[in-house]
Formats: sequence, structure tokens, C-alpha cells
Amino acid sequence: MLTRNSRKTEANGKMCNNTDYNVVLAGNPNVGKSTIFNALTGMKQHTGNWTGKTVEYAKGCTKIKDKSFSVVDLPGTYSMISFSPEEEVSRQFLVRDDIDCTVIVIDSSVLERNLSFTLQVLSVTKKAVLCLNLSDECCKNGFVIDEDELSLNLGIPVISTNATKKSDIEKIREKIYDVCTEKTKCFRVTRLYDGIDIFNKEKHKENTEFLAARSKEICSRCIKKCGENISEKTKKLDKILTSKITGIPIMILLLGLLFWITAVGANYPSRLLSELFEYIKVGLVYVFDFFNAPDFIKGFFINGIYTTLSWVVAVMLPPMAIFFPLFALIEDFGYLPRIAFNLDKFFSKCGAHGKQGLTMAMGIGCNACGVTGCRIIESPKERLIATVTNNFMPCNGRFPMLIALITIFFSGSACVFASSISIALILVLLILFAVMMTMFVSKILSVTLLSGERSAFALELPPYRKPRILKTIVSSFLDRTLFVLGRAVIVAIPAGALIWLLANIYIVDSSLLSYCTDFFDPFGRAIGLDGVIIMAFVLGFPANETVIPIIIMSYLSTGTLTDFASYEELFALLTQNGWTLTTAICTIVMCIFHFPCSTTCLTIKKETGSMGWTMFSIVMPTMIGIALCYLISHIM
Ligand SMILES: Nc1nc2c(ncn2[C@@H]2O[C@H](COP(=O)(O)OP(=O)(O)OP(=O)(O)O)[C@@H](O)[C@H]2O)c(=O)[nH]1
Ligand SMILES: [Mg+2]
Repeated sequence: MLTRNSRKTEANGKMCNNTDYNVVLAGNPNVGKSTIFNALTGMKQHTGNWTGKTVEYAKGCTKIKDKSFSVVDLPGTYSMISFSPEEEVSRQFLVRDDIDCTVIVIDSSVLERNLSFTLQVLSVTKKAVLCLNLSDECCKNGFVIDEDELSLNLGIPVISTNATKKSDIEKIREKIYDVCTEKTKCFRVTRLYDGIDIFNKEKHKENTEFLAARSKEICSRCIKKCGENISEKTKKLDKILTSKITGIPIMILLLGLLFWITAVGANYPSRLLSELFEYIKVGLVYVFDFFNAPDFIKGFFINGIYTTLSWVVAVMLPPMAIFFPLFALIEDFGYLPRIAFNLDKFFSKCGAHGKQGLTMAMGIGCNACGVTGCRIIESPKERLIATVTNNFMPCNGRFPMLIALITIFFSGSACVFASSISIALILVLLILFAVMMTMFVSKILSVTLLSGERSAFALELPPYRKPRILKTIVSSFLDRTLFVLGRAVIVAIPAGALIWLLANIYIVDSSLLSYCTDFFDPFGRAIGLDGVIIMAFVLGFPANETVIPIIIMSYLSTGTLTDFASYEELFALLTQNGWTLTTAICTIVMCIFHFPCSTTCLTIKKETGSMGWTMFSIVMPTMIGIALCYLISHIM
């Protein structure tokens, strides 16, 4: 899986090879498996309040007392009789005979429904621990579960946990240790199954009813009611947030608010960072002069690598550091499934699946994650539609570029407040346009290349949860913001060096860069852009973050820009090089509608297994971008 989650294969300083025991975490979707996994192993699996975040297993390791344990986090699954690709991943793990302990994590506030899966797991292994997770919500919902009674009925240890509490994670560690080392003995309760073959797919309906009846019977013995039920709050809030009248307007307002806070908040730190980099630049120039470095070397390091790097950090870091944590808070609150719910009727009309709303929301963070996330859509055709259109959502590599161009060409007002509102408004309109384009292309695909029956939309709306504010902000900053920034920096260094070399190596009278930009220029001008912009998009294929710095560097080889991260200077540089309002609009359009970055292309190839669909995902948005730019440049 090409997400930030799996880059770490080591946890707690020990490699996962040759561990004493193998532990696997399994359960229904959105019950807290990855939260427990992260707490056990110190890893950074994606967590959030909606179903289907984990779509491929993740592995980490931990030490408990004197023993080492490899721990696997599985995708959420409702049944071991698998239907979707991620359920198949889980099933294959659960039937392995080298698993020493299966930790079944369940949402204790909906015990009865979760027990069917528990019974299926216990039919293949008796070495298990049952975690009655989200126990805090269970209490709030007005009932308690008798752990001892449940343990007797199932034959395995049962513990109530709140995965966000350290002390409860310790309880889980203890139980895992006890079961693996056989300090606690599990026993098989044969009467649970009465000799039925629960994996017989032909008897699926019959078996489901059988397991449901068993679960009901066990629950009646173990659940004790007490106090008021507060899931009413969720119902009340849903009446507003998913209502036909207020649902969509609130969604758009929230998106606008998110962009507004990002635009306003990013402004000041961007400026501060830019000033800081200017100071450092002065120091660097002094050092190079002190050692009498040749101009070529000085230019290569300072104007080439350092300038690009500074732009990427000063302009990208602040918006990402604000946008990602805010987005993570909304995700933790449980709003994303409501977006999917609100958009379902539109997607349904377009022959696509409602869950595409979720994968699109993930695409705003990173298209590669959005594409992998499409696995939550069961139907292969609808999954393919969502996969090839995910790139229409501008990822965080493209957002800073959009914000910069909108700020310098459209915000215009002297009043900071009015200007930030107009930036947010334009961004919202752009996203709405991208969503409409996604639906339009989905519709065309659903009646042509990917026609067929539309599958039913079933997505669980989880209860709203109070987000863990500090933890979410810190972890999304460290895991998402710094990860994306790190990737951008890694690409920016060679990109800066390459552009500087191209701009400063001359053949006859022209630099290599001029030859390249001259080559693209006629095509660029025909669609309202120029050779430099086209080249920047082409060279930005490894990471979109580098498009604007490449444009700056290319123009810089003829102009002079002192304060590279200042919007006024940038505006001056662009207009000196022939940019008009039309150029800005066409560049913005091209930024949204062009081929996906290399990481996303690789992910599409991996997910679809088809070179043809990968090529389609590259050519289709690029053709749309070219057509739109052509139209705009000829109309304006
Ligand atoms: N209040 C509360 N929230 C919890 C608890 N455990 C997990 N959460 C939250 O529940 C949400 C879901 O947790 P995840 O760990 O992502 O769930 P998951 O089972 O891995 O989900 P999938 O990968 O989608 O199947 C997150 O927002 C967690 O912060 C708990 O015990 N109490
Ligand atoms: Mg998970």
C-alpha cells in the first residue's frame, strides 16, 4: 500500500522477524483496531471515524515482558465469508494456523451485531481475546456488559477497553501475553455451533440467521441496561447534517470555513518563514563568498537548490499544517460518512457509488491514498470509476499552488478579511466544479466503458465522537504534514538543481532551458499557457509541489526575484513574463485537470492491475484540462 502508513516496518526498535508469537487484530469496521494497533506497536496506521480506512493489512511488533510479538492490523470485516477484496485479506489471515492469538475488537455499544463475526472467528481458533472496545460509549448509551458472563459463554478472556486510554492498552497487552503463553486457557464452546458448517457459501443466508440468533441469545444473558440512551444526540445532529434541505449547504459552508481558516492562518507563518529563509540566504551567500566559491557553484546551490527548497517549505508548510489537522478533526468527529450520504443521490444518478464521496474526500489529502481507499467500494465497475476520477480532487501538493495563484490574481482587496473570504469562496467553487466534473465523467463511464448494474449503497453512519483534539492535531502534523512536506523536499532538491543547470548551461546563444521551453511554447500558447508552464507540469510529474518553484526558477533565469516567497514579488515576476488573468485561470484549471503524480499512477496500476486503465487515468484528465484551457483562452 502506497500510503504513509506502511513505510515503517520496524517498531519499538525491533524488527518483526523471528518474534516469539504472532498476534492479529480483527473485527468489524470502525471499532478501534488501528487505534489499538498503533498503541501496541508505536506505528501510525490511519485512524478516523468512518468505516473502511484500513484496506490492507499492516504489520508491526512489540515486546511484552520477556517475549516479542508480531502484530497485524486487519481491514475491518463484517463476515469471514468474504465478499470484498479487503474482507478477503482479513479472511486469509484469520484462517492461518501460525496465529497465536486473535484479538477480536468489537464495538461494545452494538454487541449483538459484532458477536456474529466473533462467533465466526471462534469457529476457526480458540486462542483469542475479546476486546469490548469503545466501552466509554457503551456506558453513555445506557447499558453495561457482564464481562465474566460473556467470557464463560464464549470460552475466551473478555476485557472492556477504551483504546484511547493507556491503562486499557496495558490490559490488552497483559491478556495477549497470557493467551500466547497459555497462562490463560481458552476453551472451545462447541454448543455455539451445533455442528453447522458456517463457511458453506451456499448456506450463507441460513448460517447468517443462525449466528444472529446465537448472538441475540448471548446478548440477552450478558447485557444489563442502566440509565438514559444518548445516541439520540447523534440522531438529532444527523437530522440537520444529512437533511435534504440543510445537508448540502452545511457541507459547502464547512468546506468554505476550512479553506478560509487555511488561507487566513497560512498567510502570516508563510511570511515569517520567507523572511527567515531570506536571512539564511544572506548567511549562505556570506559563507560561499568567504570561501571564494565560483559563481557557478554559488548559483547552483543558492539560486538552484536553496531557492526551490525555501519556496516549497515557506509556501507549502503553513497551509498543510493547518488544513491536515482540521480535516483530521472533522474525520475523527465522524462527518466524512455524512458527506458520502449527502452525495449518494447525485452519484447514484451518475451511475457511480455513494462511497465515492468518501474516496474523493481522501483524495483531497493525497490522491494515492484516495485511490487505495477505493477498495471500500465492492462493485469492481464502480470502484474503477472512483479510481480513475480520484485525481480530479486537488491533493495537498496542489493546494498551495492554487492558494498562491488565487491570492495574487483574485483576492485583490486591501482588506485582509475580504481577501481571505474571496480566496475561500473561489476554492470552494473550484472544488464544486471538480466534483461536478467527477460526476460528469462518472456518468459517461457508467453508460459506456463501465456500464452495468449499480450496486446498493450501504454505509454505516457511525455515532459522532468528540475528537481527541491535541492528539489529532499533533499526529496529523507529524504523520501527514511532515510526510507530504518531506516528499516534496526530496523531489524539490533534484528538481531545483536540474532546472538551474538547464537554465545555466548554454549551447550556442541559448540555455538548455530555453530550448525546452521553446519546444513547448507553441502548444502552451495555443491553450492560454506558455512553454515554461507546460514544462513545469511535465517536470512536476514526480510531485506536484514543485510546479510553481519550477516556473519561478525558469523565469528567474532571465528576471530577478529577491523575496521569492512574497506574493507581490511573485505577481511582478509572472506579469513580467507575460502572465495575464487568462494565463492564471488556465494554469489553475490545468493544476486541477492534468495527469496524476507518479505515486498516484503507480497506485492506480497496482489497484486496477491494468496498464490500460492507468493510461486512461493519465490521458483523460489531461485532455479535459487541455480542452478547458483552450476554451477559456479563446473565450476570454
Ligand atoms: N471514544 C472512543 N473512541 C475510540 C475508541 N477506540 C477508537 N476510537 C475512535 O474510533 C475511531 C475509529 O478507530 P480506528 O482505529 O480507525 O478503527 P478501525 O477499526 O481500525 O477502522 P477500519 O480500519 O475502518 O476498520 C477513531 O476516530 C478513534 O479515535 C474508544 O475506545 N473510545
Ligand atoms: Mg483500521
